[in-house]
Amino acid sequence: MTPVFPPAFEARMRQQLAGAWDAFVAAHTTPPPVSLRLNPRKPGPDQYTASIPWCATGRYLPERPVFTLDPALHAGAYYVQEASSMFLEQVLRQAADTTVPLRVLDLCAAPGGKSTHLSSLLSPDSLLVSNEVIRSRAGILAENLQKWGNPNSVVTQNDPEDFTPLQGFFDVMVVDAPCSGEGLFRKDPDAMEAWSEDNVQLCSARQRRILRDVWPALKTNGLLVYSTCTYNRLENEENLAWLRANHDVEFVSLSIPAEWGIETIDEDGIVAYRFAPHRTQGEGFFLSVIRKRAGQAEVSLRLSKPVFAAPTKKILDQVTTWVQTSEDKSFLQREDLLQFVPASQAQAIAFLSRHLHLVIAGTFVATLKHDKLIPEHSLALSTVLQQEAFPTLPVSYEEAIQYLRKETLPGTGTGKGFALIIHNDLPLGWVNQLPNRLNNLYPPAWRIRMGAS
Ligand SMILES: C[S@@+](CC[C@H](N)C(=O)[O-])C[C@H]1O[C@@H](n2cnc3c(N)ncnc32)[C@H](O)[C@@H]1O
Repeated sequence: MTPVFPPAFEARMRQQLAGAWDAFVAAHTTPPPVSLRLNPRKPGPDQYTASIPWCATGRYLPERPVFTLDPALHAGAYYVQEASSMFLEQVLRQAADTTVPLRVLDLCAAPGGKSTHLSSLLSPDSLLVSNEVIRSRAGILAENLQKWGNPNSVVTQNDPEDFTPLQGFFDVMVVDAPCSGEGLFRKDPDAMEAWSEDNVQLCSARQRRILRDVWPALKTNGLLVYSTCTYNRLENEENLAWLRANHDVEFVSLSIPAEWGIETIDEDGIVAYRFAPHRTQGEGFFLSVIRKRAGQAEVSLRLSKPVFAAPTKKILDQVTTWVQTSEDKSFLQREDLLQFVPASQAQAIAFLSRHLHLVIAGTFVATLKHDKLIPEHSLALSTVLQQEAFPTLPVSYEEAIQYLRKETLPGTGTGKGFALIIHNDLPLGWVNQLPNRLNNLYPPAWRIRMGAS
């Protein structure tokens, strides 16, 4: 069905797209493509062969399955993500050196599409700070990053202005800004309902505030990736022009094969990339890469007293056997919670915990309860889990769904204590084995609530 666009949007887009308006409208009468991104560190579904050209792990699906009833989704084997957004990979591959440890900020990160992608593209000794200002959305972000399983990330819940004092801390910052969502009209009819010229103005002003607040946190020569899923100039080109007028910046060009169908914008040195549904198999998206040329002072990471306690030797001896990694291990203890972080980033994480509200940091490994270590759910899903340290219980598809619904499973009659539930080689979480049943330890807030279909 041909959509009825808001008249002011239509008038502007007819002008902006010139002869391509009819093709743009026609693309809105076709269903949005379904796509996902595989987790390179977990065994995942391998039946999808249609690749997304700008993302090595991106796949198109012939139709939309019921993702909620797929245990592999809950195990973090893939992330359901719109294809155009996966273009972020080209920025990291072409404009950054991902072989060295980088400190990367994803400022507007929930629900976690770009963050899960970034955490896979960065080296294991890098640090990804994934931030979301809205509390409930920060919870979803933390859930998705724990499922993805890489220990090189922390989740924070802060306003962009809280990053202003972190001068020169980050090598790369991604601002995937809240926007008017014109590029999502095909996928999300609510975005069209909510659209107005006033809202475009409001979004543009908010984006400038966000950029102004976070800019000092970028290092000299660091990269800012600015993206939106909208088409209008106020939120895109004009914000970039504003940034250039106020700061010493250089726009970075990426090399893009013509057959990808991505439009390159170059307006007097302001370079950006635009995706539109009549040109690419994806939704509307806008992205620009900006290098900071101005000299930027850097904040000192030194702290007057330690933030985290070092675990006792007895505890360390045990948790070390639960984690396997080629990187140096570092365990931090915050009250009763033991966390694993890459050793190279331990000081940076301690520093951040003084300035920001940390929701999660690295992999939560265990909670200390009356001298006993209780494994954390985040460890079950982590890519550093040492599976051999625990008994494992492989389950069928039906049992996996029962487990993910947090239902009680029948006992095995033999085992005792904590065990990992595994489906198709993917750990799903913990149970406590009792004589006649398995006590289901799946986090209540994460359980599948959808009825069987
Ligand atoms: C486009 S979405 C981010 C999508 C995410 N990057 C991904 O790929 O999954 C923008 C995010 O900005 C957050 N946001 C809203 N207002 C904000 C503000 N004033 N400052 C920073 N972030 C804001 C929204 O809650 C939302 O999660």
